[in-house]
Amino acid sequence: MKLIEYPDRDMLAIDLANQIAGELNATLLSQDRASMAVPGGTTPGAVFDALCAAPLEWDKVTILPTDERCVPADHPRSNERLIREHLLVDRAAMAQFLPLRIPDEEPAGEHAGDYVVELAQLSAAVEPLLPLSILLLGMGEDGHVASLFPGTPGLAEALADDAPPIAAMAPPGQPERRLTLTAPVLEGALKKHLVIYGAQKRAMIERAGRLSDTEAPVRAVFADMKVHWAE
Ligand SMILES: O=C(O)[C@H](O)[C@@H](O)[C@H](O)[C@H](O)COP(=O)(O)O
Repeated sequence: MKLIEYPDRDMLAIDLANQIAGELNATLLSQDRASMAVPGGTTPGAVFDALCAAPLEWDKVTILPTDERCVPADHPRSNERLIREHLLVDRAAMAQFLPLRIPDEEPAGEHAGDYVVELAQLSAAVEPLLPLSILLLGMGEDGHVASLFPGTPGLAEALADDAPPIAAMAPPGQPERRLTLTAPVLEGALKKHLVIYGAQKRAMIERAGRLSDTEAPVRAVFADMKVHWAE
């Protein structure tokens, strides 16, 4: 993990967008396609606003959320909505998008509430995109990344090396269920960026080294990750 400090959030957003655009371009010099997972939440909007105008072959890029709240795609809390409004516009409107969605209705029968079939289908859709060319993450003050929250039932399974690409989680205290890319997908990304603002999140990054992965899931992606920080 390497921490990079920026004078302010605007400079961070522009600089990080340039770095990611450069990495996507470099990927497309040696590969036909590139894949990029991006977070929701309040932090990445300005990075998306800068990145969407980058001159690159966006039609060769597939974008997916790192995680999704189980709400309708036009809901204010939908990560898909944020990505569609701020990233899949301008030049980046040419990119492909893979939504993480499960039906609003719970499945019937033996697997009621488990979404076994839907999760397997989503995992199968994600697999051809791996390893991710680029991973952009946000982080909560509790050390969660994507929807890998401390204290969630099933967290250890989603952090395990043999986890399927997608897991459903019900993080305590969150208003809705979540879908998330699991640790091996995040960890395996070829370029990893974490963007955080403020003293609390920086303190968590510094403390995370002394915690376990289940206490601070961000640790699961520490290897070769660039942490971009501004006050
Ligand atoms: O949909 C989400 O909630 C995320 O992808 C999540 O992991 C987010 O990145 C952190 O919660 C930080 O959120 P903020 O940027 O809003 O602090």
